[in-house]
Amino acid sequence: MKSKDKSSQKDDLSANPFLSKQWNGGVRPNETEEEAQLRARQLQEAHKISKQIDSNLHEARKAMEKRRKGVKILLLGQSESGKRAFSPKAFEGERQLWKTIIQLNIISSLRIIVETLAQDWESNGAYPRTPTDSPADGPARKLRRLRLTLSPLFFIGSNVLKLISPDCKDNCREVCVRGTEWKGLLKRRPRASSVSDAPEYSLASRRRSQSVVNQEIDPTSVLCGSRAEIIDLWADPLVRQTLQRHRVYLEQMPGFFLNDIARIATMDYLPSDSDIVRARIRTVGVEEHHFVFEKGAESNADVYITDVGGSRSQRATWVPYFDDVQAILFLAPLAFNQTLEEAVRVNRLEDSMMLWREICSSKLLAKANLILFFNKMDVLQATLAAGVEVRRYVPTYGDLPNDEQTVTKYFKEKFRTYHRRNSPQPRPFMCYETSAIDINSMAVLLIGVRESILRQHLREGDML
Ligand SMILES: Nc1nc2c(ncn2[C@@H]2O[C@H](COP(=O)(O)OP(=O)(O)OP(=O)(O)O)[C@@H](O)[C@H]2O)c(=O)[nH]1
Ligand SMILES: [Mg+2]
Repeated sequence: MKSKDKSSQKDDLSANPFLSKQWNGGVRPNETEEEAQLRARQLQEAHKISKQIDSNLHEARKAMEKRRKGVKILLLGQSESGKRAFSPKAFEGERQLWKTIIQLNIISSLRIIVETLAQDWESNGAYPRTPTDSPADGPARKLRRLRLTLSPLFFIGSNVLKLISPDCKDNCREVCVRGTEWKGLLKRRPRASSVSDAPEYSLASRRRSQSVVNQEIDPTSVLCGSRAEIIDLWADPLVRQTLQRHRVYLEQMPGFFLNDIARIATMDYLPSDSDIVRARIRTVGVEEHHFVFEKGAESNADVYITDVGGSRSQRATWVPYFDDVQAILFLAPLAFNQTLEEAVRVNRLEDSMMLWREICSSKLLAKANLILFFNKMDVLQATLAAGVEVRRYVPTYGDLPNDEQTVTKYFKEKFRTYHRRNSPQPRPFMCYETSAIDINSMAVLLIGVRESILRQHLREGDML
């Protein structure tokens, strides 16, 4: 029996050159039969691992080769410039996930309102220390009621943020995500309560089940339960006046959905494509999308689109992606009257121009095609229509007409000049005006842009 076992092992091992050098087919001096068998099994295991590593290396090499031959496109631009709308989107199958992001955006707007009201009403001495200090309908009472009503929603919002935003601290407001991991985390989130599933989930039952709320990670039921209060709050002239006094223009902030609250705060709400494009999620780090281009003559080409975080602290992560990139899509909204969120003294448009100059002058990017997008044209139109004058923010604009066409032409010339002066070698200047929330025009434009990048890539012979 023993000898049969040994001979069959020997047969297996003799077919394995890696092991045959080390396995002499028998028991070594000072080794028991069991020890010899154990050694054989360990060697076999080592061989399996080694083959697995070989295969992984082979796959990695193949992937690298495929990537090398593929078209690499890099999305650049300051934070909130709209880069997400320029990367490939998968609306279907992800609506439930984006619903949560939109709910978080709403919670974030509500937090801003409560904080602004508190700041105003407390600093005026209107906020009472005890309930008897205030008249029944006074702002202080209102604020107290509001805090009570919204606190379960704020709790749940923080729970979800902690789950999906690894860099989120305790009082984090914004949805910041690394890569696409957050999608998996949201998909796998456990359902904490059955109480809150009821559509009639009331304020009273919410209070009773506070401990359940503390662990809850789906805002849907609580948001539906607070629907009427949120609608009233957003329609309240006193609230609007207070926000205006503090120059809090929620409607102009990314991820603003309070005008749609009646539609969104329902149990069966599913976001439309347009809702998803309007949702706000800040990118931390770098996100790469790979797809096979299937339209037009240039079909079946591998395209890699890299989306980066655009806030100042994130920009150091861009450089490693400059290496072999064929095209940069650079987003520069003409936000002449806005400042950066992370540096409130820095004008957004100045920051974009400074970045553009740096990108144009980068030697690593000397061969890359640079395509400039004046994104958020709808915002520019609204700003100019509201009578905001460019010359107040950009003195060199002088007395030129304050209309969209002249403003766009003026800044296009500035970007063109930087491009010509700073590029290490001549290259074409390409500039498009876009509004990324207009999903139909964007889809057509992006296909056209990708097709032309691909054609250029083929012409340069990299793929041949
Ligand atoms: N009104 C308007 N909003 C836009 C447009 N393009 C993007 N947005 C919104 O602007 C917000 C910011 O867009 P993102 O794509 O997340 O910005 P980003 O450039 O990726 O920002 P980071 O990830 O921080 O680098 C989102 O809420 C978008 O819906 C546009 O053309 N018009
Ligand atoms: Mg982003």
